[in-house]
Formats: sequence, C-alpha cells, structure tokens
Amino acid sequence: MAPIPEPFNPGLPQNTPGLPPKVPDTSYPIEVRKKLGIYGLTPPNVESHALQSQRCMKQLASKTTPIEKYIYLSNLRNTNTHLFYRLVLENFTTIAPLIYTPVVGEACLKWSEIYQRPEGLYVSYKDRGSIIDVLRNWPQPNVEITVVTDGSRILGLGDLGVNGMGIPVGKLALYTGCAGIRPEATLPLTLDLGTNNELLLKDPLYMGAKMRKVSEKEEIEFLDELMVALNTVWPGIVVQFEDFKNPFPALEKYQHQYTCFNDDIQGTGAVILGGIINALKSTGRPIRDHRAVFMGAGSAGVGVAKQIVEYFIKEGLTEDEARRCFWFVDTKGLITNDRGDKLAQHKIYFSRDDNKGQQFKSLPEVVEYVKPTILMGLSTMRGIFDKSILQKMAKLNERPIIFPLSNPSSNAECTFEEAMKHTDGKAIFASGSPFPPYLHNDQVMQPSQGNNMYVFPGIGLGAILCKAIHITQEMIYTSAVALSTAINTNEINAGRLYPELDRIREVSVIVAREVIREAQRQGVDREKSIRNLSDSQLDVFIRSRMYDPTKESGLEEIDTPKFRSSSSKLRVPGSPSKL
Ligand SMILES: NC(=O)c1ccc[n+]([C@@H]2O[C@H](COP(=O)([O-])OP(=O)(O)OC[C@H]3O[C@@H](n4cnc5c(N)ncnc54)[C@H](O)[C@@H]3O)[C@@H](O)[C@H]2O)c1
Ligand SMILES: O=C(O)C[C@H](O)C(=O)O
Ligand SMILES: [Mg+2]
Repeated sequence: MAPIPEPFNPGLPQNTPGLPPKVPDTSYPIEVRKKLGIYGLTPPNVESHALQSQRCMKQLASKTTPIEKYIYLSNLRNTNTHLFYRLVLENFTTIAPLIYTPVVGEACLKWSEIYQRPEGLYVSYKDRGSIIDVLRNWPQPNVEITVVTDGSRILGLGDLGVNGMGIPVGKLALYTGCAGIRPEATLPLTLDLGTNNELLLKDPLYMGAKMRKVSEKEEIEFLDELMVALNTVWPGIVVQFEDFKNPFPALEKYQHQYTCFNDDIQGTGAVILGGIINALKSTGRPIRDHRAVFMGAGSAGVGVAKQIVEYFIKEGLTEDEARRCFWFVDTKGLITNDRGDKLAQHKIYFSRDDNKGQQFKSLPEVVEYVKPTILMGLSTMRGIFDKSILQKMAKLNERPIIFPLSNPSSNAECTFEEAMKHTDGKAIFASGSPFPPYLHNDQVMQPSQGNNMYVFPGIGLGAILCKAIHITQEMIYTSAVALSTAINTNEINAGRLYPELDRIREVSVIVAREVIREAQRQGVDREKSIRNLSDSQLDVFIRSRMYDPTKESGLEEIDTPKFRSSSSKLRVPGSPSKL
C-alpha cells in the first residue's frame, strides 16, 4: 500500500505504510519512546492523559471562532489521533458541535479556503473505468466502513461539490467516537461528479472539477463501478450513503446487493422514530388520533414518515390508516393527487386524495386545515415555524410535538427558544442541531437533539461485528426501538426524548446489540460464532471490540498483530472459537 505522501517535516518520524503513525505523544513512557525511535522528539516529561487534555482544552478555548476551533481539532486528529479521541470522549457535548453539526456546515462552506491536507479519498467522474486503482491508493489495508457523499445536498446548505468532504470526515469521527470503530478502519469518500453550484464553478480556489453535475444515469453507472471496486478492495465493507440530492435510486439498487444503508433516509427515519415513540407516550393521546404535518418532502422527510408508518402498523393501525396520518408540504404546498404537477416517485405514497379538490399553498393554510398534533421540519427553511404557527400548535394541543430537524442550526425551522416562548413551554421538542437550554418560568428546559448520530454509529458497528450480508429494513427499524429503550428514568423525568449525549457509547452498544440480533433472526449474519452469546455476553463482546483511545500504548506501530480491525483477529470472550 502506498503511504499518504507527507509534506517534508524534519521533526516528524517516518511512518510505515499500513501501520498507525508513530506519534511523539507526551504521554508515552520513556521505554516506549525508545522502542519507537522517537525518544528526544518530545519534551522530556511523561504526562498523564488528564494533563494533556487540560492543555488541549485550554488551547481550544483560546480559539475565538467556531471555524478556528474546527481547524484546531482537525489538526489534532491528524497529528495525534488517540489524544483527539480521548478529548472527544471526555468532552463529547462540547466537541460534537465543533466537529459535526453545526460547525461542520461552516467548514464545508469554507472547505476550499481552510483546506490543509488530504483527510479522505476523492474519486472523480474522470476516474471511471479505473476507480479501483484510486481506492488502492488509500494507505490503510483494513477498511471496514466508508461514508460516501457526492456533496450534492450537504445538510441544508445545498450543493457544495467536493467541499462536502467535511461530512464523511465528521460522520466517521463520530463512528470512532460514539461506536469505537478503529480510526484506521474508516474511509471518508467524496465523489466528484460535478456541481451545479455557480459560485463554486467560478471560484478559483474550488478544488473539484469545473463541470456540471452528471446525469442520474451517469451517476448510477459510476456508483455501480464504485460498489464493485469497494467490495473488491475491502470485501464486505459497510457503505453509508450520505447527503446525496437524489439518494433513492442507489438505495433501491444496492440495499439487497451490498452491506449498505442511506443515513438520510434510514438513519434519520430510525432516530426520529426512536424519539417520537417517547414523545407520543408523553402526549397521552392514542396513536390513531395523531396527525402529522411534514414541512419538506425530501429524502429525510419521507424516510422519517415511512419509519413512523411502520410503527403505527405495529401498534394496530392498518397501513392505509397509518399512511393517512401524514400530510406533506413541499415548495408547491400540500402534496395532493390533483395538484396538477407530476409528483416525484418518492412523494406519491403520502400524496393526499381526500382534499376534495381544495389546494393549500402555504404551511399556515395546511396547519389550519389539518389541525396537526405533530409538526416536523425537514425543509431546510430557517424560521418557517414562526410565531403564529407555533402559537397555533399550542392552541390546538396540550403538548404539541414540534421537531425542527433541518441542519445546521442556521437552517432550523425554529429554535428551541422560539418553540418554548411561543408555545408557553408546552412543546415536546427535538431539533437536528444542538440548541442551548432555555429558562422558562424559572425552570431550565432541556432541548432534545434528534440527529441520526444516535443510531448510525451503532448500526455500522453492529453490521461490522456480525459481518452482515445486507443491512435490512428490519435492522434499521430495530435500531429505532433500541434507541427508544436506551433512555433512562432520570432522562425521561428531565423531559428528554433521547439519552444524554455523554452516554452515546452506551447507546451505541445497545443499538449495535439489537442490530446484530435482528441480523441473526433474519439470517443475514456471516459471523455465526456470536449467535449463542447471551445479551450480556454480546454486550461484553461488542465493548471488547470498541476502540478505546485511553488503552493505546503507541507500540501498535511496531507490534503488527495488534494492528487490527474490529471484526477480526480478536477472541470472543468466553467463546472457544477464534473469529
Ligand atoms: N436531524 C437529522 O438527523 C437530519 C437527517 C437528515 C436530514 N436532515 C435535514 O433535513 C433537511 C432536508 O434534507 P433532505 O435530505 O430531505 O433534503 P431534500 O433536498 O431531499 O428535501 C428538502 C425538501 O424540502 C422542501 N423545501 C425546500 N424549500 C422549501 C420551501 N421554501 N417551502 C417548502 N418546502 C421546501 C423541498 O421541496 C424538499 O421536499 C436538511 O436540512 C438536512 O440537514 C436532518
Ligand atoms: O449531518 C447531520 O447532522 C444529520 C444529517 O445527516 C443531515 O444531513 O443533516
Ligand atoms: Mg446527512
């Protein structure tokens, strides 16, 4: 494997291709420094992890803008990965918004300006016919998971072309942070299929091809080659599709062929179902009496509603009754069969046929007509849940469910403060990006964050560990139910819909366990040796496979057998057979 060409830096040791880099880490004992041949490259004192963290958090605090903090953390991840992840795990609620939404959105917008080094792999349309050769240039041999985007719909920020690389990088940092996938087993992948963003096409600093986005047919032909190439270089690799403008064709085509899922349709569907199960319980209203208005009928909106339909059916509604609990609004208004335009395929399932010829052009009209109990925002439209809509929701409902889910924060349909103020604290709330707590009538109200980061790390980890052949719809659904049960009594009493974020590793273990169990029930697991483990043994097994940056000694560099992937080489505790 070819190493990533490093710029000449006389102060850094040479790395061995395929092995973790030698990092002059100030916590390494003297013997380790000597064994690694890096003795003398660090100041003499051997520091504790706590002291290192203290210095880093001070340095982080000294950066005045979010983007400076993002750049600082990126540099740390690239120069001392274990220290970076120790910091992430100790300070998850502080650091997640800096490496993920919302700041990753700003980083993508400015990617051409802030770019310093390769952090993932770029595959271009002109590489078709030889995609596999580009993949083989990636220096890590044991890749187990990739997050792939074409940058065409980055959060709610639109088409950012190859500047979208921040998203695979950020999602995979959460895979490592939240689910303990080893950093060297992750591959951030960005496809340069062109861009329709005029500003980027004119920007001399833009680093992608100055060509318009290829056609849908050309895109799928390219993806066909990519999927074969990925599975040839890293057989069984888990592929997470992310932030594609039109993700439906790829998901339909590949979900029964490869180990893959779409995070925006399926991951989001699962995380919102997990939260809505808890929200519905707090309204005390029977399920069949709920009416949901969805602002935005894209991949995320439809993905979320379909997942909730499945839940309503399991709770006793017929499919038709369940489907009819949903009203979708897009740029043209309420989606109806007789609106007069040709509906995109994914909108047809929820299109209304009971509007008696009436059409509703705006959200206020739809809210007036439907009298919803649930308002979901996946429209990218900042502020569309305005004061009058929120007041109306509070008038209609004792506890209105209001989920402004668009990312980043600058695209949210309303803020937590707005939701609390205009519903007099009655809203049951979750947003895609984090908001600060809000003081209402002397009570500190805590917002919930309905972001797919609660499930995708556990789904990926589960799929890797059981060596899933496919990631089935049932595995996705199960991840949602697992998430809904992961919340504890204290969190429920504090009004939360999701577990506290600093318990995210525990949550990922629960999600991974249930995903593995579902794969086993469906017979799509290739790793049969873990079938007989009890739930608690399975949890021990999962934890044993999770990367723990506090346990890394530095000797992995010279101790090849320890350079491992999550799914191979280690023994299952209590299991006689080697995996
Ligand atoms: N919270 C999460 O975990 C999560 C997950 C996935 C996506 N999202 C967010 O959801 C948003 C949408 O993502 P998507 O993948 O569905 O995008 P998409 O482009 O597929 O869909 C966007 C939808 O919004 C509608 N829309 C846009 N402008 C509108 C307007 N002015 N009035 C009415 N409707 C309008 C479009 O018609 C479309 O139906 C993004 O902001 C994304 O960040 C959040
Ligand atoms: O990236 C996120 O924060 C969530 C989601 O995948 C999105 O596209 O907004
Ligand atoms: Mg996304």
